[in-house]
Amino acid sequence: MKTSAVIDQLKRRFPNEPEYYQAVQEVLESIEDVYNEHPEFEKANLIERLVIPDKIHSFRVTWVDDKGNVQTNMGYRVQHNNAIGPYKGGIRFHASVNLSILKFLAFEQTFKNALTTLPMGGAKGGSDFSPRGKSDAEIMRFCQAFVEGLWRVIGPNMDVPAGDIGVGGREVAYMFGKYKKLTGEFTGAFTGKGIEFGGSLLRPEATGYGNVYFLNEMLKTRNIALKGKKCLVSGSGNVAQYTCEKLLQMGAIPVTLSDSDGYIYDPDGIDEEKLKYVMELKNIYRGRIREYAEEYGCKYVAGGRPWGEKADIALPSATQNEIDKEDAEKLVANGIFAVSEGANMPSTPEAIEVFQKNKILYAPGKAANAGGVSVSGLEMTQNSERISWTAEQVDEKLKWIMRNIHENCVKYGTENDGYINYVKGANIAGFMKITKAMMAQGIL
Ligand SMILES: NC(=O)C1=CN([C@@H]2O[C@H](COP(=O)(O)OP(=O)(O)OC[C@H]3O[C@@H](n4cnc5c(N)ncnc54)[C@H](OP(=O)(O)O)[C@@H]3O)[C@@H](O)[C@H]2O)C=CC1
Ligand SMILES: O=C(O)CCC(=O)C(=O)O
Repeated sequence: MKTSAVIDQLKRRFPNEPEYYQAVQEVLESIEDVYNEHPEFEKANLIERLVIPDKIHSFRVTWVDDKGNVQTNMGYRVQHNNAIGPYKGGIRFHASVNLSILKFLAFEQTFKNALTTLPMGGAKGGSDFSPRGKSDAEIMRFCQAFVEGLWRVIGPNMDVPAGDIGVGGREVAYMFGKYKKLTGEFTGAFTGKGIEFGGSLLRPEATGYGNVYFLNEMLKTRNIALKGKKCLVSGSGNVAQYTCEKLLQMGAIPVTLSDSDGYIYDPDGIDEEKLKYVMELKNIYRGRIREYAEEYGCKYVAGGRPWGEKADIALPSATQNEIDKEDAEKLVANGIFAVSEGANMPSTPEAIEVFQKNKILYAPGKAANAGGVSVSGLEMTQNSERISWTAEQVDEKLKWIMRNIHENCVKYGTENDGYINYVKGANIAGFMKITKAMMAQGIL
């Protein structure tokens, strides 16, 4: 297998899907040597079967806005691979959603889920619907219409969606309600549900908390304490909020947050009280991060990203490709020594090269942000057993899973000079598990 040849072929067969090629290329470059040691993989055409999704569902979503206008959006579910468990992954509602983005996310999810130690395959779905500025009633009608297109291809043993950008507890609840009505069954067909109807404690917190647990494991390899370190966080949604919360609990100092309009820099640190303000602003009033700067009198940079500010650690938690080569160079020049990704694929390949050349502790999203889907997996277990674990029980399991992912990255990613290449480690560890399962199950 030669990565460049596989990518050329994908470009011919599936034109105009740059994010998908980017995600596939990163993985194939990591696994090329290991793969080529196994002629039986090539004989089974494993690579094509691993990179091309099992199934892609697409459907029109028709809904009525508050003015009575009939609107349409596109809905999708990319079911990438179910070799190790039912398809599993979030739903994204954002104007930018297209098949390239969902195929990259579903591919990444397959590897991420393999790292969690839990039996989950990989999938991702979503719509080009933008929740921005929509009323609660419009969100509900959209979610219900979306599930009308989706419900036949999901289920607790088939495919279990959850949240992602633009989809939080409110949207999952509306989708779950509609699914329940259409099927007449109360099953764990979604995760990220409310606590009152089968959700797991700590699922909202899990991605951000898990990322900080992973970061802490990375820091331990260099005997660095998290306490007192200044952190650049991007985004201001679910992942960013709970990343800040855990950083504060562990004595670190988050100094930035952002949204798609710009970023704030608070040199005094975003403390518990200010974080509470952000949570209300974003989760209840659905406001803009600019309002934080107005409230606390700090710097706001319209249209900017926080990567030029001075700090010790960066935790990108907004979206894909939000750190390019120039941003990475600024981060390194400013003395950043660790980057732990809460978002999926937030660093471009050129940015990753800068981090690795400079021996930065760099964790790719598929390892560092796996805490979210891990607690989703724990929610599935609780639903199957019809029990609920305490927050302490879930947190213990989350910590154990993040430590285990870190150990696997060290095992497969440590280079001759001792540098831990977490990209290589995560990709090879995930690949080994999925491949074993695919080979055992025959040609499908
Ligand atoms: N939720 C989860 O459990 C998990 C999420 N992730 C990943 O974490 C990231 C954040 O997700 P989550 O916090 O759940 O989503 P939210 O919708 O809660 O928050 C997303 C945040 O990112 C900002 N953002 C979105 N798109 C862009 C863009 N194109 N440019 C700049 N800022 C943008 C949003 O700003 P605005 O409000 O202006 O749109 C918002 O602040 C995503 O990459 C997601 O895939 C990974 C693992 C699990
Ligand atoms: O909880 C889940 O199923 C999916 C979370 C997610 O979308 C992700 O890990 O990127």
